[in-house]
Amino acid sequence: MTTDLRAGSVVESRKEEVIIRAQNISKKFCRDLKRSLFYGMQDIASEITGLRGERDELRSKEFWALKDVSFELKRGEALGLVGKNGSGKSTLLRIIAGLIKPDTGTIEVNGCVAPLIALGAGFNPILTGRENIYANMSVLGLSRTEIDDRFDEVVEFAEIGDAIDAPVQSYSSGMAARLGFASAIHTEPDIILIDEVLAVGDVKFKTKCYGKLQQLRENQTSFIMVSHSSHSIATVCESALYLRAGKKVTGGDTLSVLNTYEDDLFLGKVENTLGFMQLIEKDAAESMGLDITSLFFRDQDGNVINSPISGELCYLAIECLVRKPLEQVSVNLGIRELSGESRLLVYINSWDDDFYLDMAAGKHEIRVKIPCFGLGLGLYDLRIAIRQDKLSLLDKVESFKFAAKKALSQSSVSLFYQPHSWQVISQQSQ
Ligand SMILES: Nc1ncnc2c1ncn2[C@@H]1O[C@H](COP(=O)(O)OP(=O)(O)OP(=O)(O)O)[C@@H](O)[C@H]1O
Repeated sequence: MTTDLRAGSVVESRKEEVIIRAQNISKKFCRDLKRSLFYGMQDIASEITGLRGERDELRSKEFWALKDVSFELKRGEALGLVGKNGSGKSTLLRIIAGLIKPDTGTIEVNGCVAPLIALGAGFNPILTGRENIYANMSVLGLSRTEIDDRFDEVVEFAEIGDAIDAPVQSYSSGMAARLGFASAIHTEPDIILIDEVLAVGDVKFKTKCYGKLQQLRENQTSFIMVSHSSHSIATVCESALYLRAGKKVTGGDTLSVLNTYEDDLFLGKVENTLGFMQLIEKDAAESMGLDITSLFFRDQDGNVINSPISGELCYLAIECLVRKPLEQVSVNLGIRELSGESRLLVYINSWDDDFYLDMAAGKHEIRVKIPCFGLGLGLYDLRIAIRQDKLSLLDKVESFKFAAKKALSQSSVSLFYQPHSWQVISQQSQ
């Protein structure tokens, strides 16, 4: 009994152990290569002579890639780093990995770090996969016998088969990432730094990696993970840090950090320029008989809105000018995601619904009623075409960009809103 309690308290106290403590870290870079080399020499000289100059001031052409960033990571915790391109995420990881030094501030790392920072995680391209495993794992602190013992497991996890004896330069980026990931996790480090390396693997391998990460977490390994996929961050990390232009915007609970980040990303300054499209009036000679004049959304009360809200009723309004009476008019529209792979997410075709419009000459608003807008928070691109008799094109709009918002109560991480309701069915005891 006593022993159990002690073991429990040791685990508890290890959980509370701060494994990384970063205090007011700043790092500056210079965009001009010549100047950058000169500053580098200057810094080395002042370090050697002990006359270290003011490092918290910018010299000509320098900028802060990171400025006054502080955070703590406890043993067994996973922290997600989010921010737009160039916001300083990789710079922070490189500082934690000890690859570069901060200009100001302090960083304390209490454990062995496995950095999966670049694709191939520091592999030498002319060495084979086998040679690289030995080189890589010994840099991460394993003896030759320990590597011998784990070698087969690494190769099996990486699933690269015979390619293990081919030079790494002949590997695809996915293969290099697999081998990097496999060798890093088999060193059983205290902290793993993951910089988008999982983005290149295929779905099956990714799933396997997430499973392995979960297992390592149960064994108290800590992670810092950079990803542009909110979904990956939300799956792996319980806390997150949002960087903007090198500064910490917010940190803490993953979902609330992702909320702030995604609101900035998708609905920031562009909000008012999206969601309403007015088209230039056509000459009668160019017209095929129907001209789309504007596109926008309405809420359930008919008010014009810039952004449909995920999970709520809205109407897509298509204003058009009909120049002559038309029969058998059909509308089709597709919505693609603007970020990522630009996949077609929604396709609606009025003739699939067996719905055709007969329209008199004049101005009209065609409304597509969407009882529950299904797409999640994000930026989308809508393409629409109006035809007569299914075939002859009357008019089309190639790209109407809009942002979808989410209701306050919704989680930020889902791609779609699934309408649902809850029930409890009580079982009668026999
Ligand atoms: N060695 C360097 N010399 C000069 N500038 C650099 C250097 N390394 C990074 N930078 C700059 O510092 C800023 C932060 O870069 P960093 O790679 O940390 O951003 P990031 O958030 O990881 O971006 P991404 O999401 O695109 O990977 C960028 O403006 C980048 O151009």
